[in-house]
Amino acid sequence: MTDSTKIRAKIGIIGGSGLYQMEALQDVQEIQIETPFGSPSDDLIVGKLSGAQVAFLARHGRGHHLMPSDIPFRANIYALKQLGVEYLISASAVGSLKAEIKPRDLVISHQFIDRTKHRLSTFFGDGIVAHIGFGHPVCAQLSQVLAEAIESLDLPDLTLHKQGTYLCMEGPAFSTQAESELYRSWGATVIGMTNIPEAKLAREAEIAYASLNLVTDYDCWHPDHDHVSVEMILDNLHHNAENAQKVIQETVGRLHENPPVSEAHSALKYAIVTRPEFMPEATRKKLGLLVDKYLQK
Ligand SMILES: CSC[C@H]1O[C@H](OP(=O)(O)O)[C@H](O)[C@@H]1O
Ligand SMILES: Nc1ncnc2[nH]cnc12
Repeated sequence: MTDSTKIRAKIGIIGGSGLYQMEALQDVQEIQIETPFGSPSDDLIVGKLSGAQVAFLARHGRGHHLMPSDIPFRANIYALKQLGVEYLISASAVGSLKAEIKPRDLVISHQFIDRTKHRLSTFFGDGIVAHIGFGHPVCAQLSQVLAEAIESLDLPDLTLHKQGTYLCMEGPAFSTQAESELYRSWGATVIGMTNIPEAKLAREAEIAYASLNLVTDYDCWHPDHDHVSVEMILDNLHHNAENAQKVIQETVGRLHENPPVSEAHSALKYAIVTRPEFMPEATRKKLGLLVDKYLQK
């Protein structure tokens, strides 16, 4: 284990189901980080990838022991912020809600619908109030870098959908057929259980966020396909794992060479409502990493 205080990484990667490590990472250090919001899902793995210093975190833990509702999303994002992460690539397995989006395709989601019920999706409260803008919930520039990286790789048999609406459900049970049809009628593209808290917290932490979705199934609405199961998801992820690693590696290289300007990096500028003299000292201290830059004269 390494002392975390000196280690920095500008690019973060969160790996979801089936993506528990980055194989090409070099000079790897495993870091145990504590945050004011508790411990993250696992140790952070920091190392060099495509010339950049990156921090990798397995969202469910490396042994996949955390259910979506039990993932410490606040600690995860705060820990990445503590390391200096400014760009975050989040990889997730998703079900498809549209016929033309097939298992093993990739989707870069640009919108979300929140159907979660038991998640803590804000750092604020305890006397400090902030309302971030979330109309465009991902960073368009980072998503563009991701799309260009995928296209440049020209991977055989890989179809990319550059936009999509990710419906985030609570889980852990998969949807009923009636729910799946309802989400289709809402125009949702893919379904998963993890991206909403992450995207909101990343925005509050002024980290640019992009959502890379690996399609694994047709959920339970498609008349010609079996209903989703963990076996089906893992089988398709297994086939896509190599592509996912290559895509992330290429994206990191491009980000390192040419880090884009992102509105996410100033998301809190006009979001904090509480007057500084009314802020409880303990909360201000807890949120210092996020708010201090806007409170100091
Ligand atoms: C293992 S099947 C369901 C599980 O897979 C997805 O995880 P992630 O978003 O972390 O890739 C989905 O959201 C569920 O958590
Ligand atoms: N059909 C589905 N529903 C929810 N999360 C998923 N992750 C992968 N496939 C899924």
